[in-house]
Amino acid sequence: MPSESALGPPPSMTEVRDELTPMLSQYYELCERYDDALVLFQVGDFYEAFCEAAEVVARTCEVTLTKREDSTGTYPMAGLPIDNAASYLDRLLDAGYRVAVADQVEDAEEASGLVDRAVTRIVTPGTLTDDELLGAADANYVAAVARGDGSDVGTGGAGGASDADGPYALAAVDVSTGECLVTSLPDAERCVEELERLAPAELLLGPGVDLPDDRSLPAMESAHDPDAFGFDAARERVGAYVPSPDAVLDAEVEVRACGAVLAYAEYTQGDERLEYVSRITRYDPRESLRLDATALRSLELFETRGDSRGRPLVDVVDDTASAPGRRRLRAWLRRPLLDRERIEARHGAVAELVERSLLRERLRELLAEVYDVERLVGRVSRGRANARDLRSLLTTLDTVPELRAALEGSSDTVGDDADHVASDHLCDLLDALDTLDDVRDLLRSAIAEEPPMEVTEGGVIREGFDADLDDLRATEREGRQWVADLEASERERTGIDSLEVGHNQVHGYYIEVTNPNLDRVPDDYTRRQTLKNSERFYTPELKRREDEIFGAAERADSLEYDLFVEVRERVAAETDRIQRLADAVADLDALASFAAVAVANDYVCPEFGSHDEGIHIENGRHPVVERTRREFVPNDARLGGRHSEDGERGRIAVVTGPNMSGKSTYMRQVALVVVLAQAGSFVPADAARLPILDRVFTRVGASDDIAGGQSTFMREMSELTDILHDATDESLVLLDEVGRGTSTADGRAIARATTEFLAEAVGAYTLFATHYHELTDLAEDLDSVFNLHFAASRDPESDGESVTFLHRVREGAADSSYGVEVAELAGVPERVVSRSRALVDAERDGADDVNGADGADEATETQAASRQPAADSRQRTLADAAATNGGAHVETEPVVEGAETDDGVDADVLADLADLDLARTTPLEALNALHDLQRRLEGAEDGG
Ligand SMILES: Nc1ncnc2c1ncn2[C@@H]1O[C@H](COP(=O)(O)OP(=O)(O)OP(=O)(O)O)[C@@H](O)[C@H]1O
Repeated sequence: MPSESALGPPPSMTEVRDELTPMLSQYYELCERYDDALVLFQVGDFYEAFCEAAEVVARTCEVTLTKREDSTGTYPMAGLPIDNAASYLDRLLDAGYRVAVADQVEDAEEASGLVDRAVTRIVTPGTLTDDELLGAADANYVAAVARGDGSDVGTGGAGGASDADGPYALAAVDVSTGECLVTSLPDAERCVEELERLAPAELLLGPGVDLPDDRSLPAMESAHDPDAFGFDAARERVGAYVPSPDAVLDAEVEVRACGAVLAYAEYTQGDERLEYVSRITRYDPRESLRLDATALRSLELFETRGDSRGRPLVDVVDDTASAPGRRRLRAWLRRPLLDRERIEARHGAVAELVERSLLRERLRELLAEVYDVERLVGRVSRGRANARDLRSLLTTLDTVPELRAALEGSSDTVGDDADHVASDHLCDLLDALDTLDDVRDLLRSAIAEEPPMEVTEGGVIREGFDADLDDLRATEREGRQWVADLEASERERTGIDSLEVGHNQVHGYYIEVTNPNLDRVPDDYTRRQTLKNSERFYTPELKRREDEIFGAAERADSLEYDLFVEVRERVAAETDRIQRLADAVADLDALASFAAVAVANDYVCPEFGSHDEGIHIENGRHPVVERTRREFVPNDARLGGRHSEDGERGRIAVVTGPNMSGKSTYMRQVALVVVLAQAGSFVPADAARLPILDRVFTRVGASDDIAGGQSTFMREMSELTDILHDATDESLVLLDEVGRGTSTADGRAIARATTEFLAEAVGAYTLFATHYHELTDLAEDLDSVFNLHFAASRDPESDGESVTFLHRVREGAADSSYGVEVAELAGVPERVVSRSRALVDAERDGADDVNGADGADEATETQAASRQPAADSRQRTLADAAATNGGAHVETEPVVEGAETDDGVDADVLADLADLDLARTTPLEALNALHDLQRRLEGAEDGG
């Protein structure tokens, strides 16, 4: 947590405010003005902080705490060398601070009295522009959320206005690239979900915005002038970026969010207007597959969960060659598409690149030469690019004609494979590859080939670009040559063989004569400096030449700087075109990467079908696990649709099997195939035919959960609530061990009720991994439910008592939990293992007795469970199941099976249970109702 006392004016200075020295008074003022940031104050080559802020800086950056004394007292002080400020800034940001950088804005030598200082930028996590501070792989956003007042209706702009689009709007800017995104969201929950997906580094909340507390946003929350969210101010600001805000943005609330985020970005950059934010893109989250934070996390798309040693999906499927490509691929994975045409356009391009390996490799070779052009152009237009940046831009632009040639088939580097690309998407990208000849010519003729970092010290402009500059440099060169020749000519003229011509910073050029030769010094020599063994002189001509050389050099340096700035501005004027080019390059790189990964890992192009056909994956693999296991067992997945072998297929699979048998891996691989397919990638399978899904939900059981804070069970239930509310018959739902966080009886009941609800009220494609074997009975009762299991075989070599996992999914329910064997594998002491085994056997025998002896009344919970018919006999025909089921689910509830007594309480309980409208019952209500029913049954037993 940042320390509040390090922000704002230091109290110890407040007491003596009027007596502070001018410099500290200036510091004090800046602290007052930027009171939400830690002020770093330039003093010469250092950024200094004082008082509490100094203590924070010393501690956080591990620099020495010193003191500054003046007439008013002694103040702690800590300084950071400006030359490598970036790494220190990084630490301060990590510690949760914003940093206001106060630079000297006046040349110290020219200043009369106190050097003027001003805050030139505010470094915050969401508004970074320094390459050193930015990860290349991800966009870095600051986001603002505004809330509508209910009167927000579309202004008739893009995207079709509607009331349903309010009342939240979210706007985000990546200050390093100029990307600006805006969208509307119907409520706070959706807003959080979108924020989780966007993962901004910093967040501004507008007036009245109240987001749920349980959000898992790592973003720093910053406060900014609430007036920036006002409509008129916002509209004016947005108007400075796009000609007609109403044509781009759809509602007042969007304008307000966008205005506010731009205002904050401007504030942090110390700029009037961010020239390179040249486009504002409005998007609709409904156009992409919804993946909330829970899904992103549990599918490990971008990060592995805390407990996992594996790699995230993105690691495996990202083989991009350039930074823009890397960010693009991530954005695609974050937002898989819903529009079949767009998805298939990507697949078409990937397919062509998979097919044409020479073309693919040539493209990737060229893309590897591309610099981070999005950020480069950002720096160019912020006026922060140096000559090396412009050279990098040129190198990047120089690849474009070659990329074009490769795609057009006119390049001989692709050998026999020289055809014009055929897929529509690649053709479109080819059209978008603007060679920017004007910009390239300018850069090539203007910028030196190996320019220095500094742009003020000359050497950045190429010879031949500017005649005046060339004249000045020629004068300088001639002068230097004259000096270089001087030694020889003076030796000859004076006859002093040891005479030397040299130069130093203080005295300039000199002729040095050793003491024994002083009598031979000519009259036109004037003494400049006396050393121990020699004297230094100059002549009028040397002096004149020196002035000429340094005058020319100085004028050339400053002319070079002016020319450089002019070139940079001319390039900046083409920002929009360069950004469009960058966009096309990023797409091309992401597509080529998908193709390379598909080839390397044997992925196939998925096909899309209708929901009537269901999901069908043949020999699917988990893209990450398959890379870490020597042998990965592929598995089919079929949910919904009609199939030749088994007719109508249910959409809900109850997946059982021992621990470690591969259930979670299997379920996730289905989801990952869906995500990859809709992102435009090929998929790890032999074949896949998929419907287009609207959302992937995941609910991973308590034991696998790393989220802290709330009670894990409570959290599990609230996530379940989200799923049951929001899933549709076009969603994929993964449930892993749902209900584990509470008592077995409750958990089982919830698991069952949930499955029934998904089957009857939702119709979502569902994979439900569970250890509750009772759940497999549902396949009998509901025709949309079927069982899958993962088998393990006992290893004959170890007396049949240890277990081998086959990782192979099979139809039907598992017949044993193999828990004891897994315990043994895990190294549980032999005594405990054998005792467990004995207990299991005893229970099984007991259960058999019970079954045989019709002793239903005494059945314990375990026995009741074992009483279920064996897995195989449970596989009834779908017609059977449908007949039994009759469309009503409650009557078949196995919890009460076998309890058909005349007992009045049981009958009441049954009746109440039958009345329960599951379609309108939340899991928690169901839990309470079940608890209540159970108590009533127990009460009756106790009483009887
Ligand atoms: N198809 C497969 N081929 C090869 N190895 C696999 C396969 N599926 C899973 N594995 C490996 O088996 C181990 C267990 O897998 P997983 O976590 O999916 O099991 P699980 O049944 O979900 O276990 P639990 O019930 O304990 O959560 C993992 O280490 C995984 O790498």
